[in-house]
Amino acid sequence: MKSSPKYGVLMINLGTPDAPKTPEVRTFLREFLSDKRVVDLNPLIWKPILNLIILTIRPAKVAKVYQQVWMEEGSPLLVLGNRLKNRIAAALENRFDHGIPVEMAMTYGNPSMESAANKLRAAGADKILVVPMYPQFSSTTTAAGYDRLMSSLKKCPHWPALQLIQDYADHPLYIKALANSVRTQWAKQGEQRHLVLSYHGIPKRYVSNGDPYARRCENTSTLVAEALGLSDSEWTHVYQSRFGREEWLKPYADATLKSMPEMGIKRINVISPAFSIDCIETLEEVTLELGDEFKQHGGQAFDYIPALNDSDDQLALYLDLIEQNTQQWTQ
Ligand SMILES: C=CC1=C(C)c2cc3[nH]c(cc4nc(cc5[nH]c(cc1n2)c(C)c5CCC(=O)O)C(CCC(=O)O)=C4C)c(C)c3C=C
Ligand SMILES: [Fe+2]
Ligand SMILES: [Fe+2]
Repeated sequence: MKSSPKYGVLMINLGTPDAPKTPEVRTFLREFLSDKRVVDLNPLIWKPILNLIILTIRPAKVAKVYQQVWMEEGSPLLVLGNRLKNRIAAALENRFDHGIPVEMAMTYGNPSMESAANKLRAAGADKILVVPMYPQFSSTTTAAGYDRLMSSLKKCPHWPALQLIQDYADHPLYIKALANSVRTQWAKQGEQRHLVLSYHGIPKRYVSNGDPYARRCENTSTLVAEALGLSDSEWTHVYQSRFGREEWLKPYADATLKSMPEMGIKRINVISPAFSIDCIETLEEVTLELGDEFKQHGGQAFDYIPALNDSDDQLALYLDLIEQNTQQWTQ
């Protein structure tokens, strides 16, 4: 009898606290900020700073921010990510005779890589396609997720075949989806505004050491501007979410936005292409913090364009990524 192939899809994202409360945020930040992929400082220097300063002060502050954006069903990153996962699973339900099981796992916190990989194995998947929910590869995010996945399989006696997607920064459906979102926003507000593309930053040193993240972000911005037919003066590329004292990728979002009104750019839209799913960084840091700063410095209109989340365009993009990267399994 011909045995049918058993495929599975594992979508991976960063992670989020289990609750918007100080102890849960501390647990999440401890795990996240202890990863050498994220903070590569000498542990003899970093551990005391992390334990004595950051994990003492930051969790209570950040818990308040999570409370501002928390949804009835949980953290936006998890809730909106699950909605996308469910749409993808429904679309793949009729593939082969048994469908293709889909799980989402977080590098830090829950659902863990181990639990998601076990669920896929229990569903019979022996070939797993891993889809990073990070459009632009970075060692701090994508590679950190892959590290965790490999460690989670350490105890697995029968290793599944793995196919790892690097990123999709220049995928035509991703660029089209971002451009569509911008056009939809312009139509809704009845005006085209200066477009700010704001990416989560990383320390500049990581890029100097070979992390391709900045180049991949630039690829995305250039292609989106091209798709929208924007001239150089109609868009700006910046990095947000600086953390710690060392130099991060520039231009910095806050400094750039503060200086825009006096240069005559008073009405803007901000899109954050590095976030496939809205989360604390987009819903609070961009929408509220950057928006307030821009207005305090003379800005007249500021609107954030939501992440692609579980939109039809995002669904089409992920289905295409899955289709393209499993072709060799179905031939
Ligand atoms: C400490 C250094 C950090 C690096 C490097 C970094 C890179 C990076 N992060 C994302 C995506 C997300 N980051 C999120 C939250 C977040 N990020 C950092 C720090 C670094 N990120 C912290 C400390 C936090 C927690 C919040 C805070 O304390 O300010 C999230 C959201 C999680 C959520 O629950 O909503 C995402 C997503 C990318 C894409 C990236 C580099 C490419
Ligand atoms: Fe981050
Ligand atoms: Fe932040």
